Amino acid sequence: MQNILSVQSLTKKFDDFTAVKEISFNVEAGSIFAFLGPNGAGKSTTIKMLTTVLKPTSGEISINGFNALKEQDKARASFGIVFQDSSLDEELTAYENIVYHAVIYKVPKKERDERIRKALEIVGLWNRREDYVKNYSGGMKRRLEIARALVHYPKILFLDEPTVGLDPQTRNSIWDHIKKLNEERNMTIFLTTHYMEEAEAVADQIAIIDHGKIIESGTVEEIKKRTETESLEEAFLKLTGRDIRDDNDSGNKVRTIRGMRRRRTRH
Ligand SMILES: Nc1ncnc2c1ncn2[C@@H]1O[C@H](COP(=O)(O)OP(=O)(O)OP(=O)(O)O)[C@@H](O)[C@H]1O
Repeated sequence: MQNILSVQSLTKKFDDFTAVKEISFNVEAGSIFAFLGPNGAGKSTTIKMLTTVLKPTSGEISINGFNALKEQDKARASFGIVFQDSSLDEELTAYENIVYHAVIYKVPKKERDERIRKALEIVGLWNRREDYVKNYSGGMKRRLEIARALVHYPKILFLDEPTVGLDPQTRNSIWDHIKKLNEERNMTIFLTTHYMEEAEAVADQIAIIDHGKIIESGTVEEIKKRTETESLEEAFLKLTGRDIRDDNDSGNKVRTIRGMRRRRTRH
């Protein structure tokens, strides 16, 4: 199988701190690749480098055959991105939000309507195209962001925590749409998530990152076999010494304690 994304010795330093350390991996065209790791492991820094938002300190990235560091425009035309934080305009309709994106990506005017219709149909929002985004639910907004990322016909879609903050039923619906995109359009998907059971259910290949390094990669079966565990969650725990959910919880606790301290000092 052909690799649509190839990463070699990718490193990012922030002053003396190395957030991503010489990571290398390949993503096959048409596959779903999940990038997993605890908070602060380096997932967002990596996805920002892959999508040309952040300049690597060293290393190579090839996307759809283009050097992402030297042929940025061509590399950018090859992918769509959905970041964690919504960047939709709430005061516009769903349709208007996508038109805006299509113009930025120079989608030919005569093709625009047809492409927007197809993108909205695949996420089940065509009938709601005239609604204002401010009236959309969280799940609908995420689906709209996915549709928007498709309108310039990318070969690969980057999704940073696509289901974070959504209820379980809505998360399932988002995964259904992602799987449909992958199966029906042969779209390559690169995603980060901390929902282990969801990664286990959808991903063809997995890479686990901790402290900026890839500590394990392969199919779910390969990882379970090598770590002698029964689930990805168990494998993750064994490899990192941490439960990904505990990690998030402890993050919340730290924030709460800090918030209390701040309140106390004010008095
Ligand atoms: N601009 C920056 N300057 C300094 N340090 C940074 C910067 N961006 C990220 N870091 C640090 O790099 C490390 C990796 O951060 P990153 O956001 O990539 O982690 P992550 O795996 O995406 O975590 P999360 O799930 O919390 O988003 C963290 O220790 C973070 O504090």
